[in-house]
Amino acid sequence: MKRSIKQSEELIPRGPFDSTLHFLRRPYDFVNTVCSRTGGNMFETRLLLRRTVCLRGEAAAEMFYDKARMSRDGAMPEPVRATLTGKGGVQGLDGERHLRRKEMFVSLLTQERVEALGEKFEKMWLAQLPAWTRESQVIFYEALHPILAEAVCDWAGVPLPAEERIKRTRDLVLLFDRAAALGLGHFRARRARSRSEAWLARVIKDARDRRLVPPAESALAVIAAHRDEDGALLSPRIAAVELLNVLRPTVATSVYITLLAHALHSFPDVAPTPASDRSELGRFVQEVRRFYPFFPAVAARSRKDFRWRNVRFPAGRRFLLDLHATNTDPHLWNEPEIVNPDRFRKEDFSAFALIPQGGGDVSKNHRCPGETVVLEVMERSLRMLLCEMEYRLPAQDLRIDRSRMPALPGSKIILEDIRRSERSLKET
Ligand code: HEM
Repeated sequence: MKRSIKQSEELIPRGPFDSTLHFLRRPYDFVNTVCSRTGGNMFETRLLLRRTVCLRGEAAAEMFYDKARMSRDGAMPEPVRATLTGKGGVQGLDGERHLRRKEMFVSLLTQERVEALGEKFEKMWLAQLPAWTRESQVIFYEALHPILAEAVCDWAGVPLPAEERIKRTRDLVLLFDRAAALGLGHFRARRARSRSEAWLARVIKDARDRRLVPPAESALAVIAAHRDEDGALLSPRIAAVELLNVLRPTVATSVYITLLAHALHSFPDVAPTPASDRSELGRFVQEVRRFYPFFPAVAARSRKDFRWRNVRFPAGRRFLLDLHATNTDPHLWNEPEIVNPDRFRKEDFSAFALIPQGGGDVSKNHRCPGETVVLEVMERSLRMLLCEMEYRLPAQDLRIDRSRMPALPGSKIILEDIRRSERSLKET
């Protein structure tokens, strides 16, 4: 028996001994680079010295999301949990505990509530537009942060007093923008998490003690009242982690909106126009989510020995599924390197093919519950850029920096000569 395990383990090609630095330098290209050297869609290496099987592709994604095989408990590396996701939240839960916590997120994000968030976001963008028209230049990525932070806090029932707006927004941005930075940047993200959790733990206590009465359907009210399967309320710190799981990624949608503006400028032949209908806008949004890198990979740990593709894996092995490599896998996508929104005229993609926000079934597995929010906010942003404002992109660095996580154009999209569009002024 032992012999067969050894033999089958030898079927996995070995990558470099420890790939932490290689991964951090080229997070979106690392798995593809090693796979093209070793052949196939799977290899083993070490990340932060821990043995890790790296995977890409639809079949690998399906295997990765099999809950009988995989656990999430402690799977993400500590630096990610200390900044981006926090500790004790839904991302690291398994089984019944995960399902119950996940249900809470899904219940917060009904179609009606998602539209309400989209409306707030659009209103705040329009309110900000006159200030942009007075600036000689606006760095679009940075200008989106206060709009998204104010919209999502208001929607979630979280008070954001004027004197705290700048620092709370800056901390929310540090959590996703500097989580993967090396040195001081990463340290700043850790500090931002401590401050943000302390702030929101106080807000949770205020809601429980009725010093604050948020609307019943708001994220704050629902998370403050949530009970795990043992009947206990979440501790204020864990409730704060879950509230941050709503606020932080909504502000992170600024990355996708910046990439939308990049795509509009870079691929005019396939970009929608002010006359485009909703389904055309939707296809462009999907293609941007497929084509551009954002969240590089997700991690899990095998809960038992199992065999897959003739390879036997031991319990406790870490697995890393490359999301971007799957979204651009030539076995799945025709000419994946070409921006072609029309590929989304076909509607029967499996739940493991387009996975920029994870794969599988959202209510049963760890797939992101915020996809509807992202689609809503991106579609509205596209309409704003096409129909509500006019602007120019001056000469700037438009190259996507793939060594950065999240990847962004070098200049983060500089806009000039911003004006309210004539057409929209006539309509109002
Ligand atoms: C900004 C764009 C976003 C990206 C790229 C993104 C990406 C992801 C990814 C890759 C995962 C992990 C999936 C897995 O572990 O299998 C995830 C999980 C999650 N996301 Fe998002 N997300 C985004 C926006 C949002 C929004 C707007 C929300 C909430 C309003 C949200 C809430 C969550 C939560 C709560 C989880 C944990 C789910 C679980 O473990 O069951 N995300 N997201």
